[in-house]
Amino acid sequence: MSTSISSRALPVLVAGGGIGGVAAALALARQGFAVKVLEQAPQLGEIGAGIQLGPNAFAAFDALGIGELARGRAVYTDEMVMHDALDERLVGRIPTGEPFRARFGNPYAVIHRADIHTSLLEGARAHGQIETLTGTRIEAVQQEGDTVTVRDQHGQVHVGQALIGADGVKSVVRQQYVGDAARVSGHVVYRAVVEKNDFPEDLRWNAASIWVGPNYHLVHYPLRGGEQYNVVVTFHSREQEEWGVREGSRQEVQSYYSDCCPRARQLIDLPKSWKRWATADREPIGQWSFGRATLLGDAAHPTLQYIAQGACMALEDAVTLGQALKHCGNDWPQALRLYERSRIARTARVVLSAREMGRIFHASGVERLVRNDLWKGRTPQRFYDAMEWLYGWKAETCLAED
Ligand SMILES: Cc1cc2nc3c(=O)[nH]c(=O)nc-3n(C[C@H](O)[C@H](O)[C@H](O)COP(=O)(O)OP(=O)(O)OC[C@H]3O[C@@H](n4cnc5c(N)ncnc54)[C@H](O)[C@@H]3O)c2cc1C
Ligand SMILES: NC(=O)C1=CN([C@@H]2O[C@H](COP(=O)(O)OP(=O)(O)OC[C@H]3O[C@@H](n4cnc5c(N)ncnc54)[C@H](O)[C@@H]3O)[C@@H](O)[C@H]2O)C=CC1
Ligand SMILES: O=C(O)c1cccc(O)c1
Repeated sequence: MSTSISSRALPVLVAGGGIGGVAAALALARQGFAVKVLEQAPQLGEIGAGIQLGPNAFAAFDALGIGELARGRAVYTDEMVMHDALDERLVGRIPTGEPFRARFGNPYAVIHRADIHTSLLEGARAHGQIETLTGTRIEAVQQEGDTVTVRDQHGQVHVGQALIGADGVKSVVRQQYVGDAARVSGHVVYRAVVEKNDFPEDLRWNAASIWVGPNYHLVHYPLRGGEQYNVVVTFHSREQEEWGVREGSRQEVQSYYSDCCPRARQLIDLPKSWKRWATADREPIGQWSFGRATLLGDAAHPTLQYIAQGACMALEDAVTLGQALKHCGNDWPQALRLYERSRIARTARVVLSAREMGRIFHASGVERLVRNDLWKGRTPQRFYDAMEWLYGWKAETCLAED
């Protein structure tokens, strides 16, 4: 073990208390480390929206010891279903019931973000070795010997034996060590959660549902036992976008969906308030560990949402980090190299596949016709085979081979 006595007494610093940061804190606590989570927001929490969880997320929850907590709060969908938003035609349907669960050993589910964040926090707090500081935005990182020091916006310093940069798409840790630019997609997302009684009866499907149209798509699925529905609409913006969130307007959303079929158009008339996100990803990079600092979650591999895997990847990252430390006897530089080696190609595949899936969703003209024929006559078995690389992830085999 290369960690000196003095450094070993220090906590591990985690920048960011989102899903990735809290999952990392839990993985580290399970490996015996004291952890200090530094979160810029005044409170720990998640935005009011849903999230889809593939079977790989449940494999990660189990490895983090919160499988039952997370399972209790999820809604188990019967299928993923895709319709053409112009003519309502069914494009693809993938059953996610019993045969899917049997194939991947875990379910497909949808859940409120706050519920998954709470489950992770409950798991983390049960370990009693996790300190969380809110209102603490890290601004600079310095490494010396086997310590890492970060300075926050108040000028206070926090010293740790290592730093996990889980500080999201606009990561300060990544900016300091990599310095690359985010790739603003020009796609804008509006999200809202709608009460069941306000949600159209003819769309109350127990499914991860998507309507795909020229330069836009719409997503909806149930949350919280079907008492609420998550609505997400995405379009290519006419404006020059910058990554970030602000209040939106119904008029803006409506202006992008004039050719959308009436059934799917109901979705954009529902929400009383809309929040508007301009999304971004980054080009995958071949190194994200630097001495005793590393990146995790969106800080390491921000991705567009089109295969619904960003948070799932952050959960896998956290498990893999814990396993790498165990494998390397808590030797930080060695463990961080193993961690990134185990994660880089897989997460890059997610980033690139999501871009490609976005293109397929948003196809127009003849490309739309090709898209609508892509999955004709596909058996569930063939879909499951195509999904194996993604949903077949297991904690037991998550480390790269030597
Ligand atoms: C529209 C949309 C739909 C999505 N749907 C899905 C889905 O269905 N399934 C899925 O798996 N994923 C989905 N994702 C992706 C998922 O939301 C993200 O990948 C995931 O939330 C990333 O978690 P994170 O903890 O890495 O980053 P974040 O959630 O961004 O958390 C970073 C945290 O760090 C804090 N922070 C930032 N800078 C600093 C700093 N300097 N100092 C201290 N704290 C800081 C922030 O306040 C924040 O709390 C979707 C994303 C979008 C945009
Ligand atoms: N949500 C829904 O209702 C439906 C979703 N699907 C999606 O389709 C997938 C299954 O379809 P397949 O064609 O068998 O899947 P696949 O994973 O083999 O590829 C999907 C498409 O994306 C392309 N692609 C994938 N990864 C890429 C990458 N990294 N770079 C460039 N191109 C890439 C493929 O060439 C293909 O055209 C499922 O995983 C599912 O996500 C399909 C039907 C319905
Ligand atoms: O919010 C989601 O779950 C989601 C998943 C895929 C595409 C999309 O636009 C949104």
